Amino acid sequence: MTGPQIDEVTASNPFSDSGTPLLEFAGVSRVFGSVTAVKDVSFQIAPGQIVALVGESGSGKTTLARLAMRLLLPTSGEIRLEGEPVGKHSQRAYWRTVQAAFQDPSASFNQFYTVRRLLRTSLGVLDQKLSRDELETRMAEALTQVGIPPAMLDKRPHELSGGQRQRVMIARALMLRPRLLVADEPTSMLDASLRVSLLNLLRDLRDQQGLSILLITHDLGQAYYVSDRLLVMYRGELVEQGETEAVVAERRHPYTQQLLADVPKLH
Ligand SMILES: Nc1ncnc2c1ncn2[C@@H]1O[C@H](COP(=O)(O)OP(=O)(O)OP(=O)(O)O)[C@@H](O)[C@H]1O
Repeated sequence: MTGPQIDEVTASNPFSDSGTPLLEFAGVSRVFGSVTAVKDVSFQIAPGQIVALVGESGSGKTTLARLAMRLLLPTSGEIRLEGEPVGKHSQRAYWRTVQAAFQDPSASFNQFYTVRRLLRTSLGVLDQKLSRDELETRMAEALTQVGIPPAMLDKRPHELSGGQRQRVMIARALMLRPRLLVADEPTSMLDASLRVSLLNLLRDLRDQQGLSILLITHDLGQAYYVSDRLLVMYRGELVEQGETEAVVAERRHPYTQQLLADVPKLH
């Protein structure tokens, strides 16, 4: 499947000035031994756009997320960030533009660290030139963006709720002021009401700051709720992509039809 034209991706998007996609996959495949986890995948993410990737377990979503984070390189095809092949960016420079929040925040938090230390440590790894004041400003700014009061800076992870931990995880990513956030199943540890509030947070980040988001989920209902564009992945291939409303309305591929049948609330 070929990717959408740039005009289509950036039309009526206030955050897109140059017309260059923020992230672009062009015919990307990734092979592990005899398994082709991602097969000939092409898509684009424009500035200020939420793109959801849905697919069942084992369809290749996490491999695609790791490629988008530059944690893996493609076996073939090319990934471009702001028009430049990913290989031209150092990992450090890449992570200033693309940040991630992965599924289970408790696994990535050191239980003995305060929120302040967690945030400071992750920022320090990438950007050691910040002054103490600048560091404090960025921490407060990132926590405000995700709706966590700065008083939480002195708490430890076990003193936070699941929803707060997930927000701190997103704040940690936002401190680097990325242009793209890769969120892999960010709501998987949350109950239904917190799920909606986290999706609303993602939407606010897009609307207020023009953040682009690649949201990875097995839940089509969530993807439908929050995304501008939808990618449907099945056995390593993108079997559908387009504007979310159109993909859901047309449901061309049998797998999309099956996914929709499993989400009665959407109808
Ligand atoms: N490092 C690896 N080595 C070997 N095989 C791998 C590796 N990573 C992924 N795979 C294989 O690639 C395929 C896709 O896996 P992937 O984790 O990307 O799927 P997924 O859609 O994210 O699944 P889930 O939702 O269960 O995490 C699977 O068959 C998996 O076993």
